[in-house]
Amino acid sequence: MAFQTMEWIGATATLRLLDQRFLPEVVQYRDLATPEAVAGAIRDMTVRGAPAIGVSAAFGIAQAALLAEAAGRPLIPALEAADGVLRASRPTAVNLFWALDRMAGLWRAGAGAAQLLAEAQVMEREDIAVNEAIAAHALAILPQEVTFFHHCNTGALAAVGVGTALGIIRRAHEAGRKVFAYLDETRPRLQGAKLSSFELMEYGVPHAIVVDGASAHIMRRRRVDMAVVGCDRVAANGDTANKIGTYNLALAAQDNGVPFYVACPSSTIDLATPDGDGIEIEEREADEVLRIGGQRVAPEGAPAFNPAFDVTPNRLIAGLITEFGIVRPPFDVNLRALLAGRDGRVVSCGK
Ligand SMILES: CSC[C@H]1O[C@H](OP(=O)(O)O)[C@H](O)[C@@H]1O
Repeated sequence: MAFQTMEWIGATATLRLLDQRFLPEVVQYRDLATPEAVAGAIRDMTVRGAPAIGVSAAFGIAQAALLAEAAGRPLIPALEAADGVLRASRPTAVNLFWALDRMAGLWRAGAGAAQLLAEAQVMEREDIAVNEAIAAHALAILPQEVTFFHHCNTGALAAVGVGTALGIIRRAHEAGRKVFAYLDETRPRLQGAKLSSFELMEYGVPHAIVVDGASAHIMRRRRVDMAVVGCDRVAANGDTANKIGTYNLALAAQDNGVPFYVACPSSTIDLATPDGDGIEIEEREADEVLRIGGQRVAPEGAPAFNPAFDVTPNRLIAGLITEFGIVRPPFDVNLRALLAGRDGRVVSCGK
């Protein structure tokens, strides 16, 4: 059963999103007609994953312009309102702000709806190329037989293309490597158990779901060649924000001599944030911790604290796998060198 994370429906100027909140049991879509609805879908995690969030927001901006033009209303106030509501949807994934800044650069310069829609579609295509380039750079360092440890969901459900870290795992399998992946479940939203396994089942990639607390034991007792995760924001020194539990996994990997890699589209690199202490960590509703599948698992009235991300210090990271190549320490120097003069241009994935 094929699935598509997002699709622009030109006839109705709606953004069709796969509603990831009900996977894997139910594959259902939502057609969103306004930037406010797109912002709500980002906030409630209908769509999630740093790259997918950014592209969705770009389409939300295009929608604002289309609606204003159709109603004969001035563009700038409508776009400023849409930009504001989208920026407020989630705080940690820098791709959201990177995408909105890129769109704002156009509409503040007078771009109309057609140009804004075209730019959102360019970003959609770029993500596909970026994902393939990340996988290609990773493949160059992978052995013929490779066992991965993966956290959260970073595949096609988190992006427009094949995804980042899970895209590496998928493409390695499809390239003929003998691949096995341990997927931790990733409490509380279970992106690993629900979404990454859904994807790897679809692609036929051998894997096993494990509880979050099993990572150190597995890396100590069983073969794991590489831990690979996604990212939501990489600070200028290489400290990386990703789904809560990533830092724990990185510590377990270090303790067991397992190299820890971050699949990192350049749109996720935030040179304006010097280090991980400057990254805002989203705190979500306590109910996400207190309930599983709507069933309360904690005592009535019990409190919970639900940070949705954590920051992995750069000292635990072997490399950042970007579309331009693998960045190694010292990250502060090498990240700036990687981006110098590129102004975010995406590498082509052409033959
Ligand atoms: C392609 S990286 C996606 C990144 O986003 C996830 O967070 P969420 O599911 O809350 O959007 C997680 O941090 C992944 O690594």
